Amino acid sequence: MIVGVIGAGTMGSGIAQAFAMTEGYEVRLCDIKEEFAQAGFAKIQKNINFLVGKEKITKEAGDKILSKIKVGLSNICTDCDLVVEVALEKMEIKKEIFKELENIVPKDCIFASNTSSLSITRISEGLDRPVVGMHFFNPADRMKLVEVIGGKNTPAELVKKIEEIAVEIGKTPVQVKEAPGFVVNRILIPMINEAINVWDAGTADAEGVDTAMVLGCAHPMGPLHLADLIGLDICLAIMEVIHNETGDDKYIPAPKLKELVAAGKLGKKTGEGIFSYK
Ligand SMILES: NC(=O)c1ccc[n+]([C@@H]2O[C@H](COP(=O)([O-])OP(=O)(O)OC[C@H]3O[C@@H](n4cnc5c(N)ncnc54)[C@H](O)[C@@H]3O)[C@@H](O)[C@H]2O)c1
Repeated sequence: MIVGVIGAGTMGSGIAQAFAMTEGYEVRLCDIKEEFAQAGFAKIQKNINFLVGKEKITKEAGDKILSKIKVGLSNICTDCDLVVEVALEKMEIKKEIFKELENIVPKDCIFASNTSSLSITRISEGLDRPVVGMHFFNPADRMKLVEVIGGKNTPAELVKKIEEIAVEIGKTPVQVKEAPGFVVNRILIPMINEAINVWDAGTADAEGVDTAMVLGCAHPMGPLHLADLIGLDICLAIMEVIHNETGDDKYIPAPKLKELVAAGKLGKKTGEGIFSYK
């Protein structure tokens, strides 16, 4: 199966790696600029070198995985059986990407979106085929969960097909109904938002908030470090979707989260967020 991954950022590179590491899968890793797609590929190279260094895989196996990934713009997706859209969490961008792909990919190519919170039904409006949600978790090459979401027009067979593909690439699918934030982000992102409010109120410093949640709730990582790992822009976008869709003010994004995003401090990917990575 040939899989087009559209967007080679934090998630796109991990998703591309997960597919390329599976026998029988090839990947077309795409972005809006060739150099962005190359940067995504460089991240995969680094991960593969790490696995080779740790003797988890042989050098030959590593080279084979990398050779299965072709890098470029979305016009290299002409032979794809499946495309997974992994661009920004903005409805218009996702719709535009699929509209453009209609004229590039084969007629029977499956459209899947890695959206964290947006309506699959609305993404598919105006397209010549249904869309299915295939929601991976960060880091996508290692995290086992894939939420599989059907929109109003997504055939049950398509949901089933994506579940099968998820299993093939070593993931555990969970079928989820269309709802703002689905399951994980509806619970996780408001918790992260509240952790930011608690930190901003000075109840504890950032390390204190995280240590409290790691030791007090047995979370593997504190919510503030997790926010930086996810990307603060992504956390904000998800919070806004949940707030807009539910109309419930308990989901108002934390002012401090908005302030950090406006300052371009997006977390680990920009070298600075709640914590500094420089
Ligand atoms: N970060 C997470 O933990 C996480 C987890 C699950 C799902 N998601 C979702 O995955 C998607 C991507 O998130 P991310 O964290 O990888 O973001 P990111 O900012 O790291 O990467 C997004 C990439 O998409 C590219 N892009 C933007 N417009 C494009 C277009 N028109 N065509 C092709 N590429 C385009 C950007 O250049 C960038 O490289 C979002 O919808 C997000 O909600 C994120």
